[in-house]
Amino acid sequence: MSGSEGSSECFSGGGDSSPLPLLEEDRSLVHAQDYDNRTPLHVASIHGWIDVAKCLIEHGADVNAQDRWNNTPLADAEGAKKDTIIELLKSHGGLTYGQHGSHFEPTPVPPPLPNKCDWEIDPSELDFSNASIIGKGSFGEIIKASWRGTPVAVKRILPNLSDDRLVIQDFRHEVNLLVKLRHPNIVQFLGAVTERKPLMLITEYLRGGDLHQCLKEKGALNPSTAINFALDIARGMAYLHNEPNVIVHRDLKPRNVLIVNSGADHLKVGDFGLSKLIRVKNSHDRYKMTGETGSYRYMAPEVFNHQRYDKKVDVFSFAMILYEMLEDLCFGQKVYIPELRELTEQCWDEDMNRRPSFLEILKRLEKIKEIIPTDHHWHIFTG
Ligand SMILES: Nc1ncnc2c1ncn2[C@@H]1O[C@H](COP(=O)(O)OP(=O)(O)OP(=O)(O)O)[C@@H](O)[C@H]1O
Repeated sequence: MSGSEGSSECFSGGGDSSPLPLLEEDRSLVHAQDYDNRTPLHVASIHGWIDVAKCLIEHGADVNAQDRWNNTPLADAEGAKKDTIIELLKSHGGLTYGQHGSHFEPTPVPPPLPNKCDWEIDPSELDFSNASIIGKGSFGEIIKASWRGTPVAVKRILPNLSDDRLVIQDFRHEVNLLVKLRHPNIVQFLGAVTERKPLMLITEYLRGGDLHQCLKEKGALNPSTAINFALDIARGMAYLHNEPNVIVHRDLKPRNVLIVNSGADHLKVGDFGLSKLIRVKNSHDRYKMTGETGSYRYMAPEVFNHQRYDKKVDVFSFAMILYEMLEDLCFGQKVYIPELRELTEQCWDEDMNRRPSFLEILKRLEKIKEIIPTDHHWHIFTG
């Protein structure tokens, strides 16, 4: 989590707490933004915290700051029907949506508003009669079930993570974003149950199991499968990391990479955006909660050390997955592909600024794919 994101969390602790002591300590916090470009004033506006909003405006907050969806604080306040905040923001020149140059124009596609939840799934449409538990994660169980006749994976959120009104509001906001994502290499979100307990997230169900199981069962992958897998993950991650998305996964690991079906060598990245969903309550305990030491293996040092971090954390995790898939091919005694080894080592560079972006990784993997021999000719590189 970036430092600025942490600071907006300071404001989201509750409506009564004044940000004044924090602002006195560091006045620049008033301009803090999380990776969705949301400012403290956005947070205060959506929750209707009038005193906090007043204090932020007095300290120079940008009334028309726009988040990733071009929502201004006023758009948030209107969506959440916070009348006093609406008045306050308007009296300080607040506008509803994106500004282009000096004049105001509505954006062609309305940004998601918290009260527009067309992805809400009625739990009675979920059929658990032939359900089976397919996994357990730190957020709860994953159940294979059926939704309107389609096999789906249902993530049932643990009750203690969803008993807070603010957590649920953030959860809705995030689901609103996740359902709009669409890419062949990311697991498709279908909707969520947020109006009743337990909270549930519904995604497409993938038959092929996860990459962790696959590596455990098959052992080393052949070179072309390994490169294709790496390309699939990098494509999914490039989509998440680049405009207009800019989503940091933060928990990329082989268990979160799913295989489309047992015959196909097509992968999709899943479980993204979720660590953010419950960060409000569990910002520091996120990784302690998993109780699974395996997660640490993929975690960038800056996360582990609770330092400021950005999307390059995912590049580090990607390197660890690459290493696991390619260990014998580039790091073993017998076979050696210098380009792949170099790429992997750059991706896990201790200095996050030296790690390549996923777009660059993609380019380099494509080139490597061209130069590696087909499986048939692979033996010439061995021995
Ligand atoms: N959409 C899906 N289709 C098929 N299987 C899935 C799906 N989602 C998850 N699974 C299975 O359930 C397992 C656990 O999923 P989940 O992502 O919640 O847990 P995790 O990643 O191991 O833990 P954490 O949530 O702590 O990161 C996965 O490793 C995978 O095998």
